[in-house]
Amino acid sequence: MTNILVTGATGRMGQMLIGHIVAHPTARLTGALERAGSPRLGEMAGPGTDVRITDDMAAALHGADVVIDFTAPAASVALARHAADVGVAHIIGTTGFSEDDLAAIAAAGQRNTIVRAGNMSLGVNLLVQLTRKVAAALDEEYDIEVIEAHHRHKVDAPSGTALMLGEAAAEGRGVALADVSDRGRDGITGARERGRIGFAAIRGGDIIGEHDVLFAADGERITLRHVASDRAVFARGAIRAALWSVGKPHGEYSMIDVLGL
Ligand SMILES: NC(=O)C1=CN([C@@H]2O[C@H](COP(=O)(O)OP(=O)(O)OC[C@H]3O[C@@H](n4cnc5c(N)ncnc54)[C@H](OP(=O)(O)O)[C@@H]3O)[C@@H](O)[C@H]2O)C=CC1
Ligand SMILES: O=C(O)C1=N[C@H](C(=O)O)C[C@H](O)C1
Repeated sequence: MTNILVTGATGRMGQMLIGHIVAHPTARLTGALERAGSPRLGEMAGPGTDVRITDDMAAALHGADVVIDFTAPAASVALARHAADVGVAHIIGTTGFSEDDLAAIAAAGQRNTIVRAGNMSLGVNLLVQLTRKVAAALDEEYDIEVIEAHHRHKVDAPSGTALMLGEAAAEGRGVALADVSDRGRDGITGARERGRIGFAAIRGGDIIGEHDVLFAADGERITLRHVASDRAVFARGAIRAALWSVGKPHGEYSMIDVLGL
């Protein structure tokens, strides 16, 4: 059995994860962490478990092999340090990190096993690999645009997935994404520059997560698309990463490593 702590336990992903862990044959829910001041502290974490929601991070980490974390950037960075201190592997699904946040997580990954991915689904990670290949096969006659759509509650843009897809496209082209990225156009922008990778974000309703990578040239367009219609795809991926991480050498891994893609 792998002992799993879920942080962000009352969130959309936290609740999805708890349901899947409770039903899993080789995973055991040992803790459910929330931020201090959460009105849900002390409540049961979900149906089928007697684990209660706590804000005591040290106690929650004790007894866990791995913590799964879909929260917010500041919370994930703080937890990366604590989890490394006590040797609990850390699965990070949170998105919206700054460069400084990513550096702090990378530092924690030198003394802990971390899996971090802006999208834990099998489908998106396959799409990442396809995007790299298609971008490598096409020249700059093909303009690359990444278009994503999410629910009205999402706080970061572009999505973590869109950035993964943009990185893959840039790698395929042999360029650095930071040098070619166009984020959000408004007003008199001028004509599109060749070689740029554009991002566009839609927010509305209850859209779970949709991503298109468009390769647009004169006379033809190719679209690679992923649609998530159930958050279960992210939860299944995160639990797979958690089981995979136990006993792995220290380092920061991705879902491409976990899935062997
Ligand atoms: N990688 C992937 O596959 C996926 C990534 N995500 C990402 O996961 C993150 C969470 O998404 P989602 O579940 O929809 O968001 P929610 O807002 O529903 O959940 C976030 C949870 O984290 C809690 N939280 C905030 N700060 C802390 C803290 N310091 N300690 C413990 N818990 C904390 C929030 O509590 P409170 O509400 O009380 O503030 C809330 O319960 C986002 O960054 C999202 O982009 C989402 C889906 C898939
Ligand atoms: O916030 C979400 O909901 C999601 N976030 C991730 C992202 O930023 O890409 C993954 C998924 O699309 C859902």
